[in-house]
Amino acid sequence: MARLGCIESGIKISIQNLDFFYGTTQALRHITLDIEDRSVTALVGPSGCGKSTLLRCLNRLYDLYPGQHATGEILMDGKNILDPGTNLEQLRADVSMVFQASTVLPMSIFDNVALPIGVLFQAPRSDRERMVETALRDAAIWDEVKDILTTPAASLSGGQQQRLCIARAIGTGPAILLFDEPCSALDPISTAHIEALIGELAKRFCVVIVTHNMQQAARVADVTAFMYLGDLVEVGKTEQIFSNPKDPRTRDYVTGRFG
Ligand SMILES: Nc1ncnc2c1ncn2[C@@H]1O[C@H](COP(=O)(O)OP(=O)(O)OP(=O)(O)O)[C@@H](O)[C@H]1O
Repeated sequence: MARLGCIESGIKISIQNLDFFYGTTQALRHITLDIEDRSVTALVGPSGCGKSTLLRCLNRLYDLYPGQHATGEILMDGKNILDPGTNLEQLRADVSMVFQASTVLPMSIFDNVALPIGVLFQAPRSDRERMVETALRDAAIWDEVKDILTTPAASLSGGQQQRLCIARAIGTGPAILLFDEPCSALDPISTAHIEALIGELAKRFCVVIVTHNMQQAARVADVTAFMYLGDLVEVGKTEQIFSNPKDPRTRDYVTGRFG
C-alpha cells in the first residue's frame, strides 16, 4: 500500500481555514494549523473546545454520522482529504485512530490485529502472521502475548488492551496516528508504558494526541496547540506553551486557572 508520504521531516498535515458543523452548530472556527511529521502534537483545551472534533476531521470519521460536515482544507502531502472524491477506506488506513476506552474486538489477540490487515491486504496467512507479529512488536506487547495469541483479547489488562489497539492501528501501515485521550482509563504504570510507546512511535509516524492531562502533554508532545470554544488560540513548542504562553487564555489554562 502506498503510504501518504515518506518525507524525513517537515509538514505532514496542513489544515487551512477549517470550519466544522454538527448540523447548524459550529464546533470549529477557521482552524489553520500545520502538523509536523515524526513528532507528537498535542491538542489541549477545556471540555467542549473542539479537540476531539478536530481529531475526527483528520480521518473524516465524522462522515459516518449524518448532518456533520467540514469546510476548508486538510492537506496531507498536498492532497485535500476533504475533497468528495477521497477514498475513505484508504484514508482511514493511512490515518489510524486509537480511542479513549480500549476497543478490543470480541475475538482472539491475534485476530484483533489480523482483521484489518486481512481486509486491506488480502495477504496469504504467512504474510499476515508476519505483519501481526511486527505490529505487536512495534506496540511493545509482543513479549507479553506471543504465547497466548489465540486467547480472547478481553482477558488482557486495560493497559495491554490499549497497546493491542495500538498494534491494530499500526498494523495497516498508516503514516499518521491519532490518539483520543488514550490513557484516561489507565493506571499510572500503564499510562507510562503508553506514553513511552507514543514517544517511540513518533520516530516513524506523525502523531496527534488529544489530552486533558497537562502533565501528559508536557511529557509527550513536541508541539502543543491550545483550543478554546472552537478556536485555535495558540500553537507552539510545548516548552514555550507551558513556560511562556503568549495568549492570556493559554496562560490561564496551563496554570490551572480554569478548565
Ligand atoms: N454529536 C454532536 N452533536 C452536536 N454537538 C456536538 C456533538 N459532539 C460534540 N458536539 C459539540 O461540539 C463541541 C466540541 O466538542 P468536542 O467533543 O470536540 O470537544 P472536546 O474539546 O473534545 O471536549 P472533551 O474534552 O469534553 O472531550 C462541543 O460544544 C460539543 O457539545
